[in-house]
Amino acid sequence: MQLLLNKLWTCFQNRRAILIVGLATFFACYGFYSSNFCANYSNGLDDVSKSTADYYAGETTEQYFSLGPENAARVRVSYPEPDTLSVSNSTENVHQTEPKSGKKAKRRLPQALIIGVKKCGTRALLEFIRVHPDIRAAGSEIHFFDRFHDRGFEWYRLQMPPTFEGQVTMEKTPSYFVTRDVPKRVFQMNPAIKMLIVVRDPVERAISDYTQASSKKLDMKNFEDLAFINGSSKLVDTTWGPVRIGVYIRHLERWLRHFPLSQFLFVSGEQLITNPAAEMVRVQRFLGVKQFVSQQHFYLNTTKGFPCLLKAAGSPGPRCLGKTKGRNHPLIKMSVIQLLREFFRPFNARLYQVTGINFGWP
Ligand SMILES: Nc1ncnc2c1ncn2[C@@H]1O[C@H](COP(=O)(O)OS(=O)(=O)O)[C@@H](OP(=O)(O)O)[C@H]1O
Repeated sequence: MQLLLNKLWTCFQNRRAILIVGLATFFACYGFYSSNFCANYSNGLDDVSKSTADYYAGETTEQYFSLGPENAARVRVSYPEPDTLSVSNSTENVHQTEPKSGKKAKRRLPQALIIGVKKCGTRALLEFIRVHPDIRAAGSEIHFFDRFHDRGFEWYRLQMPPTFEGQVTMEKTPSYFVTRDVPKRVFQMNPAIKMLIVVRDPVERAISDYTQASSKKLDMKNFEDLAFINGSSKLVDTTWGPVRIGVYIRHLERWLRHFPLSQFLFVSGEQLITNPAAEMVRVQRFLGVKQFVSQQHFYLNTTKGFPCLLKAAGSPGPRCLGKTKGRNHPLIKMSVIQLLREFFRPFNARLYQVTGINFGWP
């Protein structure tokens, strides 16, 4: 009996030891696994939330999105209505995109840039393309190549949102197009970079530029006093920013000394308003990403008179660009407009010739 009891006790002790070892092993493995998992997961989240913050922070003085198209009158033209169409819910928002490979997101130098042109629709283009799950873009204008070049590429890289492998990193700073040293600096960073240039009737662009400037400076002279040398003369002041920027071909020629034409995509600012989906087909093809942003992402806000997004990156619902985009322009005398048209015509013709695109400006 004593012997039997001893055997039972030994057996119980062995089993207990096995149980303890088993439990200890289980908890050790679980702890190791979960701590690694949590670390990876929270790194991912940090990156994503940082990038979402980037999207809102650091933007210039302009608020470029406004909520509230819900109450706007809407018409059906070629745009869908927000409440009758839903956007595919697959990888709708790039901020939610998960790494397919399980790899972590990291910040990379941009592979594509929107280099201009100021007041031609660059913000609209950026906001439309960043709906794409394979595109990530810095929300604010970074001004690396024109203002902060001395901070170095590492600084520039850190301004970019984190991306997973296969996603395209983008940035838009419209002043790049007209700043002398920028083409060679961009070339030094990446000779194979893709560049998008939004262009618009240069007369409209000049008025838009003037409208923005006069909204910041109340005692600004009249448009015609600034557009012509000595005010009333018929001599166009080509040194005045709103005119100078619109001589697109001059700026483009500087870029073409460093890059072949095939590395640029010219986006029509007019088309971006009247048929954004068609322009986005061209943009996505040029960037080498799948066709994702389409007609169903847009609706026309008739109050604003511009297309808005049914769902923008980082936003739960429909969004239009802010009130600094699509402003009312001052009335400019027809004679002034005619003179400017005549001035720009030969430069526009040369641009059509070089790019092979007739933008149809009057
Ligand atoms: N969807 C949509 N909503 C609002 N505005 C739109 C849109 N698409 C293009 N545009 C035109 O964009 C013009 C502003 O151009 P940019 O974004 O390049 O301006 S900026 O250089 O960044 O200041 C802006 O110029 P203004 O009309 O003079 O304000 C618009 O005509």
